[in-house]
Amino acid sequence: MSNIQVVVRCRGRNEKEVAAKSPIVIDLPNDTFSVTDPYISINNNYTTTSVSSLSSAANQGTNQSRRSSTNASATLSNYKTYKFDQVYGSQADQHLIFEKVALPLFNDFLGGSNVTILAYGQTGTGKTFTMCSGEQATKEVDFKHSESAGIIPRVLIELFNKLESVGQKDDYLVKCSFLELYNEDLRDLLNDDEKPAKLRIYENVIGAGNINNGGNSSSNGMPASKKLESKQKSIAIQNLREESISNCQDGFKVLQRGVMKRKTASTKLNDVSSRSHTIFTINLYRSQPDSNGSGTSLFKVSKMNLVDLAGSENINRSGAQNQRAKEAGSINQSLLTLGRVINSLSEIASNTSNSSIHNASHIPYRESKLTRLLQDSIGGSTKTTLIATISPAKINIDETISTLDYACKAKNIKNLPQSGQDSDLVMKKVLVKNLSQELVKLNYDLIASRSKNGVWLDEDNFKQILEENESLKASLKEANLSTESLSTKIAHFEKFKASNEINIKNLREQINRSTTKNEAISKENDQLRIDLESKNSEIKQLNERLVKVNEKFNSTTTQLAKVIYENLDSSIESISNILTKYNNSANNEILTTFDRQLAKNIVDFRKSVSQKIRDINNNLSNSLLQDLPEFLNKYNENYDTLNSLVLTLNANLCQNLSDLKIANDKLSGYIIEDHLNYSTQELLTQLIKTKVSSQLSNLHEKLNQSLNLLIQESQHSYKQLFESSITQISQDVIESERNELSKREKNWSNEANRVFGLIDKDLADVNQDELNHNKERFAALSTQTTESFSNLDKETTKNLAGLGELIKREEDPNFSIIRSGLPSLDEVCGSIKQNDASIKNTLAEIDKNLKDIRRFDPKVALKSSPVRSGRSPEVESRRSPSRSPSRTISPSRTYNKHISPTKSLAGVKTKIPQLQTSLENKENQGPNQKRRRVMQEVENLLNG
Ligand SMILES: Nc1ncnc2c1ncn2[C@@H]1O[C@H](COP(=O)(O)OP(=O)(O)OP(=O)(O)O)[C@@H](O)[C@H]1O
Repeated sequence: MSNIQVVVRCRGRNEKEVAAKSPIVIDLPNDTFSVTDPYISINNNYTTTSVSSLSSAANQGTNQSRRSSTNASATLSNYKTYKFDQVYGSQADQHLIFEKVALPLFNDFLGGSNVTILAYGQTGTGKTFTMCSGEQATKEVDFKHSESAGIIPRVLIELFNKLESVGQKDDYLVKCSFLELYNEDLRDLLNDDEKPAKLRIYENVIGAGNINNGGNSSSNGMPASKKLESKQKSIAIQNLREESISNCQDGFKVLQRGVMKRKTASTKLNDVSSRSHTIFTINLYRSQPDSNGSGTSLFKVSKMNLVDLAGSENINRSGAQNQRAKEAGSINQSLLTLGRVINSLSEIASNTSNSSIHNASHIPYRESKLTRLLQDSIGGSTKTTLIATISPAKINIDETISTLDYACKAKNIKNLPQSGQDSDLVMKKVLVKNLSQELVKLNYDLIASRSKNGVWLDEDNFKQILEENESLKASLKEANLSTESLSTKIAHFEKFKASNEINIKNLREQINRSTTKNEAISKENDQLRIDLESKNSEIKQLNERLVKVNEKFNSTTTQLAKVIYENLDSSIESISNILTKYNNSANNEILTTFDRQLAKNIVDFRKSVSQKIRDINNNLSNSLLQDLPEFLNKYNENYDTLNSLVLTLNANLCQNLSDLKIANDKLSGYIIEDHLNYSTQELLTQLIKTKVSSQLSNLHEKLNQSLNLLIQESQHSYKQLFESSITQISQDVIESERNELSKREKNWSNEANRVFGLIDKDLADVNQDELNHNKERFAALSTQTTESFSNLDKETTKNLAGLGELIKREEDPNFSIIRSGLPSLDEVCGSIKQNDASIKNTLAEIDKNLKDIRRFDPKVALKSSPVRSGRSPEVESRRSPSRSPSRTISPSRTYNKHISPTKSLAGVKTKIPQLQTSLENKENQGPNQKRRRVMQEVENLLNG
């Protein structure tokens, strides 16, 4: 029976602790190694809590550790001192640890004992450094030549050195297993299967003669063959893989594989913190000499458990959260259980100092997998050494004290390790069988491949390879399809690229062309801008010229209107003059002449009558018949004069029209030649031309309208004035003349009746033939007069025809162009109408005179003869028309001399009324009536 060896290793301060300027609170007798004085003192003044949570948990129900601490404490009250088996300081290297701590156990291990080395301590204090290596596990480490190589690699090196140094005298077998306990789950760190078989802890009865149960379980158990009677149980792990190693390098590879699979994480206190508990186990099978001569080869089985516990940590200090906190909780939980186990074992050891076998039922091994795994190592049958790693820094003092408390308690635990002679023995055939199974499994392919020239595989592997091959074929097919698809796409993209390149080329050419065009357009724009500016200036000049033209046009229009007004005035004045002349000169002259002639005739007639009275027959007839043709000639002359006046009037009208036409032509010429010639720039300023034209047209139209309106109004007013004045004058004159003539006619009629009565009475013998002759002459005179009227009618008809033609031309749209600026038809018609009215008046006068002439009855005249009345000449002279100028037409101044007055007068008396009636009828039905009708129609047209 032996106590667990407890060794403390205190590292130096790390960079964080130095940076934190945390002082060293650990006092060691030697910074390297101390065996004679294995004490550790801690300055209690630095402690924040008297006992850490872990240590308090571990100390539940016992004061042993406290007592032991007390026993180990130094004299200084402020210092807490611990005594251990060995104490290593910061200067203790890996080799020293191996030599002083591991090598003794290793030797036991070689001797066939089961040994355990446990590393326990706060996180970041060097457990993994001590057990495995200071090198990073991510790279392949040459442990053989590494100073930082820990206990495990050094054990492996030493193991094979020893085994190989023994030579071939002993047969041996070395197997390794590597497992981890993470969050209460066991993981085989050497099993690379995706779904490895679940590891299961079970108790193996030591001495049953089984080792590894076919290789699938590892036994920490006690010797089976020799001490079956002891019935001790060992802990075995089902399905844990063990790998045989034949040299240390193989062992390094196994170690490296496991370390790389181990759960690590970066924490506040350690960059690569182990988050799981690991157990690296080396199983050594060494052949034993056949001492009893049975011929049965036996192999001694020893086991070396190298345990790297996860670091205890204060979660509050480590700042672990989430997964890290869960890990820490699990770690702490398992360590708490381990502490209770240690306490229990420590108390049992204190109470039963000589007890050789613990009552396992009182030890809480089953409370965690960790304690179950370590059941053989702590309080079991193995030689165990606990290496407690601590930090010297003040900031970790609580955890350090806790660790040391544990270590002290563990130091009290007593194990009952078997000696080398008590180790398990395994028959060689069993071992070989197990090894053969493993070899068969591992070398199937090799055996198959070497048995033929070609490649030879076992069926499972072949099937697997076939499946892989099929999978690869399918993948290849898919890849080919994908390649084809990609090739098609590439070809498509190549085409697309080619077309795109063509398009790009075309687009570039278009861009170039567009650029060239743009440049040209820019140049054109610049030029156009310059042209526009010049055109604007030209437009400005044109506008100025247009303004001037407009001013000139306005002035010209004003002048034109003035000319037109002047012409109109002159025309009206001319017409008025003509009419005045006609009225005053022609008509009055005619009338005056007529009156004078009439008066003369009357005087002559009176003389003649006197003469006739005196000469009864000769003078009256001659006077009457000789003077009538002369009167008619006069009438004809007057008519001719009147006709010539009408022609003159027409000529004047034509002249006026011509003048107006010339004025219009001048205006048109001015517009076309002068005004429109300014529009030579119209190709460039079509809009201006249109505007000017439209404005000119509108202006022209407005001017025409205003002129027409003015002329119409003037015409209308003049017409009304003229008509009213003429009508009034004519009516007045006619009325006065009619009244006068009526009076004279009455007188003359009375006188004539009296003369004719005297003639009838006195000249009964007037020759009838002469009278007839006079009658014929008078008829001829009437016929001639009728012809004259007919000619006048024709002339009037001709004029009316011209007027109709004028009306037609008026209606002709082409004439409207010429008419613009000319006197309107109303004006012309008004003039004609005025002329016609004057003619009408003149004709009326003539008609009236003719009526008077026609009414002349020589018989009546003769009846009123003073000779027959017997009245004195003075009385007759008072009653005679000669008292005042009479316009009564004298039928004749003398009678034809060869006609007998008596005879002639008798015929005249009977025939003249008939002739008079006939003339009146002719007058009513003749050209005058037609003329009046036509004039009436013309007037209707003008008014309509
Ligand atoms: N004695 C020592 N000498 C030199 N360096 C050391 C020593 N002990 C530990 N270290 C260094 O301290 C760091 C932490 O050590 P390590 O990882 O072994 O601690 P740990 O106790 O295993 O921590 P955890 O429990 O978190 O895994 C490592 O970088 C290691 O190299």
